[in-house]
Amino acid sequence: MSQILTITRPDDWHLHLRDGNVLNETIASSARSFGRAIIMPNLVPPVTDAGLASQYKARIAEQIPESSGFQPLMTLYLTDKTTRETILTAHNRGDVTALKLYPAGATTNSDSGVTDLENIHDALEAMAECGLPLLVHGEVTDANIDIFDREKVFIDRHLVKLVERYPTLKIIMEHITTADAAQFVSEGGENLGATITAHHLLYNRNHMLVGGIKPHYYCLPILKRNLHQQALLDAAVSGNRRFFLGTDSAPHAVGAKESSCGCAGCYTAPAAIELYAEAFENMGALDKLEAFASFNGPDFYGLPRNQDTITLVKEDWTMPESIAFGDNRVKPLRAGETITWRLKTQP
Ligand SMILES: NC(=O)N[C@@H](CC(=O)O)C(=O)O
Ligand SMILES: [Zn+2]
Ligand SMILES: [Zn+2]
Repeated sequence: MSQILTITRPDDWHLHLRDGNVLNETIASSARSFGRAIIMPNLVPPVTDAGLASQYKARIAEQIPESSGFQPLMTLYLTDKTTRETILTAHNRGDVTALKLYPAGATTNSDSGVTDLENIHDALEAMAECGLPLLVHGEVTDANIDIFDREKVFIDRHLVKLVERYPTLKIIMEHITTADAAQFVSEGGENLGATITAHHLLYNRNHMLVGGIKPHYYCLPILKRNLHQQALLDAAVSGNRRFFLGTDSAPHAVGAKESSCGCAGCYTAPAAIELYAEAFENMGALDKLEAFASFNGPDFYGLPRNQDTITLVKEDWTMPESIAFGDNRVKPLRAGETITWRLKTQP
């Protein structure tokens, strides 16, 4: 008899669905297992106000498989020009769940991001007032700061002050990658949370760089050394309710990754919950997966937990080498390799 694991349906608190003719693929992959997902706004041009968010939501809704109850939770992209009114309108229209801070230049499609946190002071105050959380890509962009140190320097220079200055603002440090971030969040107050990706739990920079450079492991924040990976695993299984699942599944067409200037982002949605199960199993902590994947996120956001369940079976299958992606192909993480848990599809 294979091992079976049934948990409350999980949610994905950090997801890139992209737009246009790839939505059918990205949405189907996530809707297999997740009930809700926080939809990242880094489109070109970015989703900067409630009107753009509801148009994007409608394009997503068209592609949600009929049998699925998948709910996209929309976010807005903060810029230097985001006003208090932008926030209040978003709150009043009710279609926006959170706002995303990309330091300008930090990652994929972040050129319109924030150049100085002072520029969004009014927006942050308005968010604190109306209870809209701030999601942070926490990396500095200074050319003289080493790419492996950018998360820690962001915490020291900016996050410490943000948390102090806006004590009632809910802040989620997205896709944490360092022991420093895990420690900062675990020592923080009830309004500070963090998402952790499956790939940062399963991999470190050796996987990306030893024996040849492997572009499909390249994401931002970049994979760190193994002691950081271990700290993330410890945080994920710690039982601390402010750590929760966010895949940061971020597909790019295969040619855009296998290039002399390859894009950052790993496409993990085709096996996301299965990969988290592997990571938790490696830690001997499968009993901690449900809280991390299905309880901590909605509890932090003040949303109800999902009512239904999913079932995972301990059974090998092989991830396809590539998947249709609009007019292109996308290589998922683990392409052509074995995945050791399988999602049981509902009868
Ligand atoms: N994580 C990534 O490496 N890439 C993301 C952007 C992001 O989440 O920083 C993307 O949109 O491709
Ligand atoms: Zn990011
Ligand atoms: Zn992301």
